[in-house]
Amino acid sequence: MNDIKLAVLGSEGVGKSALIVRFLTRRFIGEYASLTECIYRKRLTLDGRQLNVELYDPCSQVCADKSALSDQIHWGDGFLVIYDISDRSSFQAAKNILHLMREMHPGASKRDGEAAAGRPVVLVGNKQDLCHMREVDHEEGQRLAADHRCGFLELSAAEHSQEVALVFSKVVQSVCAGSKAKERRRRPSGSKSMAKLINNVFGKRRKSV
Ligand SMILES: Nc1nc2c(ncn2[C@@H]2O[C@H](COP(=O)(O)OP(=O)(O)OP(=O)(O)O)[C@@H](O)[C@H]2O)c(=O)[nH]1
Repeated sequence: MNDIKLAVLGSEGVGKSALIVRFLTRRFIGEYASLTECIYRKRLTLDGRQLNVELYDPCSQVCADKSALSDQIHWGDGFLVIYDISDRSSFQAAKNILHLMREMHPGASKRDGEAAAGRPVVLVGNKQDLCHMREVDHEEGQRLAADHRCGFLELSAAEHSQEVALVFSKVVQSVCAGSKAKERRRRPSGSKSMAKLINNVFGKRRKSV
């Protein structure tokens, strides 16, 4: 898989655009137009592979609308679900998004970091620089992520350029690893299929002797 779609979800003003722009340009830009949804594109080289990454940045209305949100969950190969540590209502919104992912794909949360139908999800508590105004404890974030078997970290789009790059790269890496594992599961290995063939031919004959 060389084309990877990442959706960045979360309620209004949690810093979705700030995180995406930080990842794309390494810069933090204070204000963004938020009335339109956007898809950004980036070429990435990961473990020697060229990847085309599409990043979906919804406008706030999309994240509030359940059917639009469902479309995004279908669309993405991997997800970052963002809340603002200084805004409890944004944490509740992140919870609702994770619940919806689980509702849409019940039984998918079997492997760590794969909450939505085997697709990687990381819960991100943004605006860590505002910890003096914190409304959501680190442990609450951790617990929610554990409940949904997704990754978790707190960071600040405003202050942590490296961490932001790392979390996006990690989701991309997990998507690649997941798609490789799926391919392996789909295609039986050469020796196994040869063994099956031999068994079909000779196994049956032996039975009739
Ligand atoms: N202090 C601080 N402010 C941040 C951080 N990240 C984003 N912001 C600010 O939070 C506000 C909202 O950021 P956006 O990136 O527009 O948030 P959004 O989630 O894309 O918002 P919508 O498009 O309305 O859904 C802006 O004023 C940003 O400057 C951060 O890490 N720390």
